[in-house]
Amino acid sequence: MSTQQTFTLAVVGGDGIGPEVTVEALKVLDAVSANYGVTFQRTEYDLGAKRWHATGETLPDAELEEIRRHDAILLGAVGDPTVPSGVLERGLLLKLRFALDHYVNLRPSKIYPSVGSPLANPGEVDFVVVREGTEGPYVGNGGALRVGTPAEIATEVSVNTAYGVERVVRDAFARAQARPRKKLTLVHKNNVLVHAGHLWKRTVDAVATEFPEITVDYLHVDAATIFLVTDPARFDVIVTDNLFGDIITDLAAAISGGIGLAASGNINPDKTAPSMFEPVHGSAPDIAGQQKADPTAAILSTALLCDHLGLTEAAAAIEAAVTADIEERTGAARTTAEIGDAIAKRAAG
Ligand SMILES: NC(=O)C1=CN([C@@H]2O[C@H](COP(=O)(O)OP(=O)(O)OC[C@H]3O[C@@H](n4cnc5c(N)ncnc54)[C@H](O)[C@@H]3O)[C@@H](O)[C@H]2O)C=CC1
Ligand SMILES: CC(C)CC(=O)C(=O)O
Ligand SMILES: [Mg+2]
Repeated sequence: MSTQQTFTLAVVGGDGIGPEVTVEALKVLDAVSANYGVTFQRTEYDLGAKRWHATGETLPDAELEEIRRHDAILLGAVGDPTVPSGVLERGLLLKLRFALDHYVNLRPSKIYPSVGSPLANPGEVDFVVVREGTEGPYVGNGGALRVGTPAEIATEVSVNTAYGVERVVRDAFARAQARPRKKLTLVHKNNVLVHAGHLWKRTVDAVATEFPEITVDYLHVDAATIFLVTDPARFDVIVTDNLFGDIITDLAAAISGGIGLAASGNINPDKTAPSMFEPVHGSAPDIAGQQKADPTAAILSTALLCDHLGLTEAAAAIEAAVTADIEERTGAARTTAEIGDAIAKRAAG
């Protein structure tokens, strides 16, 4: 039992199933933290589609600065069909990731014992994708000319800086070094995207000289999607850019138990701002408000949150509660709250 500790937590439930799964994640976090002498002082932020419709605001700077003063952030999901695509994703979610310098988007994938995979024989799947979180094609560097005409031209230019690539590659090597298999795979498309791709490859090759124990591999992203399905056990740490990382982590989720289990952390490794934890999935408008969402991804995101704050025992307790719950899943439908209650009960011990 550790000594009493208090952390401040900013909570952004967001849109669709975001608030539903966040409630369950907080249930579990509360159940576990009580056992480890930890208190999370929570502040909820009303951000997302409802707020945008009411005020036109996505994330006002004053609220961003308030959020910045917390120890960590828990986010549900952002995006709603009643809001033009991109407004909330860029104006709220990416604004948080960029402003808080979440340059490591950490997305672990493993197949839990007894969980179903669509793959016949997936083998031992336990890898982590280190996705760059602040650069690439997501920075908004582009525009459109002659919109709506047959002569329209749209650009979305990927930005990759030596500084940005090196820091995320270093983080990925350090993570590989701390794992038993000590393997790092760079995923890119340097046979076509020669400017960005060569910067990534040169950076990996240079940093590799400082990590002689790490086996380094390279895959073009298209081939990586093949191996994620045919031989996912070959992966240990994958480092990749913002767009490729976004895409391959949905695939990684699909092969390892489904999107409802995939957790993530938007990490600021330098701790100059709070890190943010969220499920990999989006707001799932097709099932929102129906208690059909699996809250496990949000719950596992709180394990990543605890780990980041140094609460390793609490993180392990959440993981253990989830593993036990998954092992007993029979396939019978449970509501979002029923899953949250069951995991919280186990987590409370
Ligand atoms: N981090 C975020 O906040 C993200 C936001 N989005 C936004 O979410 C909205 C919907 O995007 P989609 O492309 O449909 O992706 P999505 O991840 O929301 O949904 C894809 C499919 O997975 C299912 N699904 C997702 N989470 C689930 C869960 N916990 N349990 C059971 N089923 C689940 C959905 O029902 C849907 O059929 C869009 O506005 C998009 O921009 C998308 C991805 C990430
Ligand atoms: C809406 C996107 C920016 C978020 C996303 O799909 C992701 O981070 O996986
Ligand atoms: Mg995504």
